[in-house]
Amino acid sequence: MSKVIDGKAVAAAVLEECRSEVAEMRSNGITPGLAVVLVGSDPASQVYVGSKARTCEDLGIYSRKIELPEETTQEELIKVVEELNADSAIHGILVQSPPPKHIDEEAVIRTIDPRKDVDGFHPENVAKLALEDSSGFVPCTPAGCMRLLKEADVETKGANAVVIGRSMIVGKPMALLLMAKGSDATVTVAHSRSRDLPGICRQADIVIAAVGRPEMVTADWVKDGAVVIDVGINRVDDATKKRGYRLTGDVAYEEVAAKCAAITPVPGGVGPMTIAMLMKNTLKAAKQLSS
Ligand SMILES: Nc1nc(=O)c2c([nH]1)NC[C@@H]1CN(c3ccc(C(=O)N[C@@H](CCC(=O)O)C(=O)O)cc3)C=[N+]21
Repeated sequence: MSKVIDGKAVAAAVLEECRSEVAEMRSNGITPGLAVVLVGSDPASQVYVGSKARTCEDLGIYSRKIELPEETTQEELIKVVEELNADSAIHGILVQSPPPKHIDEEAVIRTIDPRKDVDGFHPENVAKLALEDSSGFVPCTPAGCMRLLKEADVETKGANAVVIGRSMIVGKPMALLLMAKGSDATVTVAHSRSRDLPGICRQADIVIAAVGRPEMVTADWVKDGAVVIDVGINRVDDATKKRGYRLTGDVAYEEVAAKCAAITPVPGGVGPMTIAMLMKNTLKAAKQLSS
């Protein structure tokens, strides 16, 4: 028997917190502003960017969508970022990942003003996370996963947490958050080169699947009663669907759900939380920049 952790509902609650904060800030003459920069026309990226802009508008956050052609050079992109750094109407800057291959993403991220880095990807914010300095920005997806664990009343203290995936966007910050004081989990970070991934995963009280491989985590990888957070958002061809694809996570949902204590679905799990935490970070940036 397992419990579905409803990310959409938790995200909606987070967004309502944001809505009242925005109203409060606006009554004090500050309208939070978020700029989302998209280079190229990857269809999945366009969906995410559109949904970020819509959420901003719904909450009363000023949003600016900057869509640049695939051929944009790194220098041109950096110039756009520098203009946003200097723009007082913009408190948060997000450059949609991944950019086209000819662009050095790290170099672009380093030019974002760390006080406006609502993704939490700038080295200064990465350092603050590692130092447990709460003045920085925590990457939105792992922050959303932590909030889901909290809302589902999952005890992290002393738990064995296995993070599958070591990306700078999810796996690594997720591990730091889980092991931080207050969360106090025992953390293992596994990845594609790990020996006996299924065996490592079976030790977990909490599994965070963030590898980007559709349905890789199967029931035999998961201990009875574990909590499973599925970060994967994979588009899999499906001719029976009108869009021609379906979304699936990194977890084989049905079989894992049958034996775990709680699980996040895809869609409707971590994805909506990522956007909700982005809004939270944007409000934090606006507050810090205006104080
Ligand atoms: N600089 C940067 N920051 C990001 O935060 C960032 C990024 N780049 N690049 C791509 C990933 C992916 N991402 C998602 C956000 C929301 C959903 C989401 O809302 N998903 C819905 C379904 C959406 C659909 O139907 O496709 C759900 O899971 O229920 C998914 C994925 C943010 N990302």
